[in-house]
Amino acid sequence: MAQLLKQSVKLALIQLACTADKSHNLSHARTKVLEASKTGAKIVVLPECFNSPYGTKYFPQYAEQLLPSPPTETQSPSFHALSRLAREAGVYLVGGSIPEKEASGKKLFNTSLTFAPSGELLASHRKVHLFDIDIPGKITFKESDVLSPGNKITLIDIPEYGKIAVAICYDIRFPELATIAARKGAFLLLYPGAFNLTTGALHWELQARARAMDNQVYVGLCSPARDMSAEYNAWGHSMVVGPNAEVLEQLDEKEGMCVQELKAGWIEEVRKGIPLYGQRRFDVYPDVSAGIAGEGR
Ligand SMILES: O=C(O)CCC(=O)C(=O)O
Repeated sequence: MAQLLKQSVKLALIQLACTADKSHNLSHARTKVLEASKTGAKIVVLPECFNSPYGTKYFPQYAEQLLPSPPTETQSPSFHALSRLAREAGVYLVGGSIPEKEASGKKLFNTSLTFAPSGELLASHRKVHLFDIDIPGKITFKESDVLSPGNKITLIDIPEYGKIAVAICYDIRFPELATIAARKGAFLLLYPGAFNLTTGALHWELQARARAMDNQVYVGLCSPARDMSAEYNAWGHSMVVGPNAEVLEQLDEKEGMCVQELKAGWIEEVRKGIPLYGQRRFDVYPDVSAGIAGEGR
């Protein structure tokens, strides 16, 4: 059987220190992505909402129009900055996420754009599961006050390496999405995400390792660095997990970068040892991936 990851590849997750200044965030991201590419990383990831503060009141103000694609530079400076940067760095760039506004201006989304080293847009993912939680005395957040959800699973075929899946933050809590992507052949699940001090401590690492363990694939979570002067305090702790649920690298809360080589053949080795893939009982329960098309754009 063909290997899911066709050749070993270096993955870089950039835990960026993000500010309220969009153009500063874009130029800072450029510096860090170029730094990542110098390590030999070929897939580079930025955090959720890397160029705006994270908060419902900020989304309308920072949102950019992405459709029809490609947008003009005025409609989306971030689209063009990321496309140019992927080309300049010569990497597949998963551009974290940015607030997106529909052309009509009525709907807003939390959207991740992935560019090829040519600068071409490969895929966009609109966060499918909106972050609406209420833990009394700890954290209340309601993305659905201003955002609309996306409605597809995003799988991206990278010719040299294989398929990756991109989803955003709260999406990780819904294992179906990960399982469907893995059953469609993804070797890597990437989640730009910004957990907080409450749920980060509880579930960030557990979610990453659980998705890797359930699906026997690589998982990468990329957070903004923590800023205690901001209204929303991100957990940080960006991490790369292997298909045995082993933590290959985890940052602390400060700005930094995880760079890890994902090894061709390792997923198959793990699956040979614990052969879940041939042991599923679709005569007892349904295959969640049946009939679902994962698509890029
Ligand atoms: O799931 C969580 O605990 C945090 C989710 C989140 O911060 C987000 O979706 O942006």
